[in-house]
Amino acid sequence: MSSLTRHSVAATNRGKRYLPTEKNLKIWKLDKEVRTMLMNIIKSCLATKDTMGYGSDLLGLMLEACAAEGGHNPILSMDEIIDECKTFFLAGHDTSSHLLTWTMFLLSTHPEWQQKLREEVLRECGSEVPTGDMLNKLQLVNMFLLETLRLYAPVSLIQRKAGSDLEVGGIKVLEGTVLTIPIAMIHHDKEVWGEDANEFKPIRFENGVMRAGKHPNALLSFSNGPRSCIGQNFAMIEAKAVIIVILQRFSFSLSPKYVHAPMDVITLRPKFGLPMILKSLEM
Ligand code: HEM
Repeated sequence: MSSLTRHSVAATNRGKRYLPTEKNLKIWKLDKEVRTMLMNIIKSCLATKDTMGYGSDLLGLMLEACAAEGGHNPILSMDEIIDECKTFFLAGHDTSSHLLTWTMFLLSTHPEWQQKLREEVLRECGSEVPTGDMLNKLQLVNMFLLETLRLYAPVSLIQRKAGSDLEVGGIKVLEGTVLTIPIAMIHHDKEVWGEDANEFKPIRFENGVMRAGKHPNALLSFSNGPRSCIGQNFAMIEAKAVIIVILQRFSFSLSPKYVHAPMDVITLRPKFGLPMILKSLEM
């Protein structure tokens, strides 16, 4: 294909997003709904700011930062605030929920680990709601979550566009080239993790994340470098807190209806859901 043809195909593809196709109409409608919903939350936040302040959540902090400028030349426009809310919601919601899903799956398929984790949780937290200190002591829970993130990385690939001509591992990469980093493949690579790469072995993380694989940055679930996941610590705390309260209250196993069909739709999820059987431990 000539360079001119390639450019006109690219331009046509880019132009398509402005055409009122069925798909675009649906996207625009959903975008409007999300924007209206967020705008309403922002309006109610602004309406109560004199009596209740902006609040200490992300939205409150963004609104406060803009107000500090006296409303003149705000650091973020309203559209940018809405976009930030959308990014955090989309980046933080499905990823975290699928980490919990696969953790529940692996706890169900490895009942001996479920028991070990429950013993650790009951030893460190009893039946209390866990504090930050308690969370830090839960080594087995931490290792279990890391192994879940390795085998079932919620984000299975990321991409980067070369900002200039460069060389990666001896290969010349031209400016504008899109590079794919296949996280899931790297996480199952025997050269990186050893012969047992495909096995479930939380114990590989017993000396920390950096020593688990043959490369210190082998675990890429939250990516790496300046654009790595900004919510990774929060995500781990959240996942631990949820798993703890479940382990304190229930024992569980997979329902016979479960069909193992991981499906990658931006995030990795079980195609037919995760039907489970829960038994209360309070009997
Ligand atoms: C298990 C949970 C999570 C996983 C596996 C995950 C994974 C990732 C990955 C792989 C990236 C890099 C994307 C890329 O480079 O293309 C990323 C970026 C990001 N994540 Fe997460 N994430 C999780 C939870 C969260 C949470 C809870 C939040 C917010 C509260 C969050 C907010 C973000 C944001 C804002 C970015 C973009 C950072 C930037 O571009 O500078 N993530 N995440």
